Amino acid sequence: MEQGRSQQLFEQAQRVIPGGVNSPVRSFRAVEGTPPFIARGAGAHVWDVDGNEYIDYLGSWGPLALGHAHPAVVEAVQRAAADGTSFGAPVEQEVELAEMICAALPSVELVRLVNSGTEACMTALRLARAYTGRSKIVKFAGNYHGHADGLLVAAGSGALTHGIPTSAGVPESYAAETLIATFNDIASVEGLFEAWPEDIAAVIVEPIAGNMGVVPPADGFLEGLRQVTETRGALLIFDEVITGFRVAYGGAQTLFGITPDITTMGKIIGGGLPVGAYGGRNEVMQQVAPLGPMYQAGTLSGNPLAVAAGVATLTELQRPGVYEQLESTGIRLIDGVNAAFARAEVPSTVNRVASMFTGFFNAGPVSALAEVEQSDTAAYGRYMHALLERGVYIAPSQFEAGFVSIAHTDADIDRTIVAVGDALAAL
Ligand SMILES: Cc1ncc(COP(=O)(O)O)c(CN[C@@H](CN)CCC(=O)O)c1O
Repeated sequence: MEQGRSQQLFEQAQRVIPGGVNSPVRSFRAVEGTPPFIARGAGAHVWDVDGNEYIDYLGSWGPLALGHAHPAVVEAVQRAAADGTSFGAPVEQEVELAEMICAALPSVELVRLVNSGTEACMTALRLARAYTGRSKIVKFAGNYHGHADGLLVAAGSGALTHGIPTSAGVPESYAAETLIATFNDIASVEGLFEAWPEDIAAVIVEPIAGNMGVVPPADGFLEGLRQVTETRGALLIFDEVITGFRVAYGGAQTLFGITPDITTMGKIIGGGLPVGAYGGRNEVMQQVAPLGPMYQAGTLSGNPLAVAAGVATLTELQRPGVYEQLESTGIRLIDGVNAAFARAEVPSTVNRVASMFTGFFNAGPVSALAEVEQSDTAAYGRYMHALLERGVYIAPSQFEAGFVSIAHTDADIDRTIVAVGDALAAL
């Protein structure tokens, strides 16, 4: 596969950017090789600077439920840009996006827009601590909630991929406020509340784990979290940065019928531009400045271009049949992938919820981080490159989610399934 221009750009990038990338997982360090530098995208396809075309299952790590360069999104951003890019003052589009989010999520009566999922999750912790007056937070090993200090403890995603689940530079005093539980093990959470009965401000969870690869919640797990937090006077934070508007228009909380106290969002609500958000019921959100004593701010929060992209995206996702299409595309893909792995007699487990999925090089089941960590990541890396050479782009890490969009056609899926069979034969 021709990669001359990508290699040249990667060398140039590494002279001025750490690892040559602005987010570690893009570096391909976990799977070796040179990351293709992408020139453009359209629908379900991207082209790199060497002219190689790929069917894209990264979708920018989740924001692109509509695919690349959807006309409604491009037009909304172009129109907004023509009137100015930022004012540092309220604009109408911010109200529209906030109203759409509150209408989609009954648990969210007030929502604050920020610039990333990290900001949303970082602030959600501060809000929970302000509301409860407590200092400890419970998170799950392998869950990733962005790179705020207190959350880079036993983190998933790129931290897990690069073997630094607890980052250097996080003072022990910060890390000590973060208690680690085991995803899908409610007893591990109850044990922490036994040990810290009056100290835990909140439990934060990816309701469907995406950052250890996709691992769905076990039956009763989310209900158990809701119950134990209510009983113990702690808040339940659903980190729906991936799952929000992904697995259903109302996110995982409507899919599973659980009402969290705070929800964090990102990715899809910005349609590929930088938007994050945190929200919850009035009583909790009254803490947020300028209403209350918990401070959070941002020069570009609610940026007109970003919220225009978000409004255009959610508008398209409201169209009848969208989520049924995402579901049927996900089923077609995974049925084909499973059949290809079975024909090749390669042990694998594919976990899928709606249009998010991960194929593990692992005989399975894969329902806990300890099982995820048994996966053959070297085989995954070879598979990922074999697919790339056959025009299919999947996550350059075993510990990430893949996505289909409304732009993925049956022809794309069928071509992908052929490429999977050929890639497995070449391993
Ligand atoms: C559940 C969840 N919560 C929070 C975040 C942080 O969002 P950002 O700050 O990257 O916008 C993320 C970010 N996801 C990763 C990939 N799984 C972003 C990709 C990257 O780090 O480059 C997330 O998945």
